[in-house]
Amino acid sequence: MKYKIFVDGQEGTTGLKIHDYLSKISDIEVLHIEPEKRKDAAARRALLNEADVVFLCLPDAASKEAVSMVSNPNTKVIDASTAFRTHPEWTYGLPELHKKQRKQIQHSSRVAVPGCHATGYILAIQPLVAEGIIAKDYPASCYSLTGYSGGGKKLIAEYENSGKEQLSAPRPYALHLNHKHLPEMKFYSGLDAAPTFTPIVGNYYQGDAVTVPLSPRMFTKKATVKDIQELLASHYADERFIRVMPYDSAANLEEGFFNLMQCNHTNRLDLFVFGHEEGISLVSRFDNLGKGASGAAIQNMNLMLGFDEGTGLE
Ligand SMILES: NC(=O)C1=CN([C@@H]2O[C@H](COP(=O)(O)OP(=O)(O)OC[C@H]3O[C@@H](n4cnc5c(N)ncnc54)[C@H](OP(=O)(O)O)[C@@H]3O)[C@@H](O)[C@H]2O)C=CC1
Ligand SMILES: CC(=O)N[C@@H](CCC(=O)OP(=O)(O)O)C(=O)O
Repeated sequence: MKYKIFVDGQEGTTGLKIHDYLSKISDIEVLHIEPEKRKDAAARRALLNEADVVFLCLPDAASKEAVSMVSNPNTKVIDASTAFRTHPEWTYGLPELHKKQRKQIQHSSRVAVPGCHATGYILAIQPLVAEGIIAKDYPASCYSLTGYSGGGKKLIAEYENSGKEQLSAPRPYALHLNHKHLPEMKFYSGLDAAPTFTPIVGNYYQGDAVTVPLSPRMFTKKATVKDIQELLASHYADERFIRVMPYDSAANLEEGFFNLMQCNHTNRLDLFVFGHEEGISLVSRFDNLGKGASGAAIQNMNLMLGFDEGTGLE
């Protein structure tokens, strides 16, 4: 029997990318909605309940509506929106979060895919909190450089068609410290508070680099920059989609510059540790449409259906 898969939001940015991945996977049947019926509640309801797995690639309100339409107890839901990421009845779809998370995803029928910035932040800082190097009341900060595809169809159209001169320069946003990823960043980092977080969108399609600056003098356990790299390398040693880069390798930079596009078109996240005894920068590099969204969604489907975790992703 082939598993039936339906993507609600099939013509959006994450929906299209999920379809690309699905096209590489056998043993599944992809259900399609007629384009003119893609917002028709009855047509969506029928497919949402026919499918074994549903991907929701919709704005938050439409995701909530879709979930309320699912009455088939066998339908598993993977939601890409922000709607359920800290909901107690949903599982956070970050298998690398800690030892129990992968199993929880395997047995869950409601999985929320993490936000892109949150993925980079949590995977960098959480192991250091868990090891007691950073205390729970550490005043963390973070910034993220992202491509404009992270903003979906509307932002893509603005960047590609509006001709506005100011779009050629990087643009910080969410400066009122109200970004929609803050609740999940707080909840899954292990820290008591969300970081002071500034995302910055650039004039390029895809690629993300999340930087977390750390002050070693505020660590609760003494650790050098090399200790931090070794801790992260050993923490993620068995993770096929996370690569902790060697400390101080010339290959980490290209003529002194960081290339944040190196993970594009992959589901990989590369984690770097830069710095010295006075300051450390953790940098997570990934594709906002890969490990930051659609790749992560497929990784979760693979776990939920008992497929090899890398099916369609490598
Ligand atoms: N882009 C990214 O990198 C990431 C996005 N996300 C999240 O994934 C979700 C989808 O984002 P993204 O793909 O970027 O967004 P897009 O705007 O590119 O696509 C959203 C799609 O949903 C459709 N849609 C809107 N309302 C409804 C409805 N009521 N019924 C059916 N379809 C509807 C839209 O239709 P129409 O074509 O008519 O506009 C559009 O095709 C969002 O919640 C976003 O926050 C998560 C991680 C990363
Ligand atoms: C450039 C841009 O606007 N990016 C989006 C992040 C996209 C993403 O990860 O996530 P969601 O699932 O939370 O939409 C933003 O910062 O809101």
